[in-house]
Formats: sequence, structure tokens, C-alpha cells
Amino acid sequence: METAIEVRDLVVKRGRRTVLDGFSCVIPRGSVTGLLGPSGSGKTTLMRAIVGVQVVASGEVTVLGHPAGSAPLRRSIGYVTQAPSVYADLTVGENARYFASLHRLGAAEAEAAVDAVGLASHRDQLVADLSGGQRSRASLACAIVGRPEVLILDEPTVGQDPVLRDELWDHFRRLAAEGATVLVSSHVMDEANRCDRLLLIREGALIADDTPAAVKREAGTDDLDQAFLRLIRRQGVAA
Ligand SMILES: Nc1ncnc2c1ncn2[C@@H]1O[C@H](COP(=O)(O)OP(=O)(O)OP(=O)(O)O)[C@@H](O)[C@H]1O
Repeated sequence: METAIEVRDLVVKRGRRTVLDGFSCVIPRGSVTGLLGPSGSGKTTLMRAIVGVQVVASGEVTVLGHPAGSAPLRRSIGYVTQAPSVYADLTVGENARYFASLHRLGAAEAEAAVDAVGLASHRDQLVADLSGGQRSRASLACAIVGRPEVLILDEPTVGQDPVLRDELWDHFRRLAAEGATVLVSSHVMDEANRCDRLLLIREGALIADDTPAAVKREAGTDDLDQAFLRLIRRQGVAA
């Protein structure tokens, strides 16, 4: 297993709170890894540290062999935040073409990215006029257009209907099959089942790092929702 992302003894403080407290994990290349945990457990903070936009107190984050946030990684990482980051006064197609141009790619790649997120029929619509779910997909199109080796997606399927969610997950799986490393945070357990590996965080600490099957086995249930509740409660008792 080749490592794409390594986080070692990471400590992050935000305000007065220690959000991640000695967090370590390894994320394999060419995989889809699900990042799960209660609201406020530190998922976005971990993603920000991996992308290199989070001030860290101590520890190390290495991505594709380089320190997180370093110059060689700028074109290799795609990051989709919870708040869509696209230009509201441009159309979906113009946004995708703009982001494609940053990677020295052309209209064909931009078009393919828009198609991949199911926005082909909205290509010429201004982002300002899109629904919330469509706007997130426009943001996703701009992140995938450069074919990044590492794709960090913060709850990319929120607000999407089940058919679209399914198609987006097919797309994530396809990207991983082609060699990309995809880290996805989610609250939806049927999505967690589609990951190669799961990282479960509670209060800034890692409480599970395994395949969905192994997590279920460890918790003694076939239901991933139940498995997480059990592991979280078990850890809560032990803490
Ligand atoms: N700028 C900030 N200043 C102070 N505390 C912050 C800041 N941003 C986040 N936090 C705190 O850090 C903790 C972790 O936040 P984070 O956004 O990483 O959680 P999360 O697991 O992504 O949550 P959610 O699932 O709700 O998006 C929370 O307690 C949050 O209140």
C-alpha cells in the first residue's frame, strides 16, 4: 500500500479549544477514505490541515511526500469546502473553463467536469441562479477539472438527491480507480459503506481506522450506523 497522506501527532488549536490532540493517520493512494464523526469533532479542521490552510500547533502532515501546503502540492490537491467556492456572476461553464485554464486545460476538460457532476443542462446558467445543491456541484466540477491527485471533499453530497448522490459516488470511485486519493467527509452511513477505508473521529481523536467491513465486525453489528454509535459510546465510557 502506497501512502498518499500521512498525519503524525497533529495538534491543532482553534480559539481556546484543542480541536485535534495528537492525531495520527495514514491514507493510502488510489483509495476513497470516508471521514466520519459527530458535528464539531474536527473533520473540517483535519481536512484544512491536509490542504495546508490550517495553522497547526505541532505535528506533521505530509501529502504525496511533501509537507502539507508546500508549493509542489498546489496543483495536486483539489479541495471542496462546505461553502461553494465558485464565481456567482459567471455561468457554470465559465467557472469550469476558468479553473481548467489555471491547470492549462481547455474547454473539453471543463465540459467533462460539468457533465460528471450532472450539470450539463445548466452549463449556461449563472451560478447565482442555481439551487444550493447545484451550486455545490458546480464547486465540485471546478475542483475535479484539473484531475488532482488528491481530492479533499467536505460533505460534497449534502443537499443532493439520492440519484445524484449515487452518481457522485460512482464518480469518486472512478477517480480512485484511476489513481486519485479521495478523502470525503460525510454524515450519511450508506455513503460510508462505499468507502475503501473509514476514519472515525470523536472530539479530535481517532477511534476507528479500518475498512467498513472491519469496523462493523469490531462493533459486532452489520449496520454501520449502529457500529459508529457503539464505537463512540464504547470510547466515551473508556475515556
Ligand atoms: N475559527 C474557529 N475558532 C474557534 N473554534 C473553531 C473555529 N472553527 C472551528 N472551531 C471549533 O473547532 C471544533 C471542530 O470544528 P470542525 O469544523 O473541524 O468540526 P467538524 O467535525 O467538521 O463539524 P461538522 O460536522 O459540524 O462540519 C468545533 O468545536 C468548532 O466549534
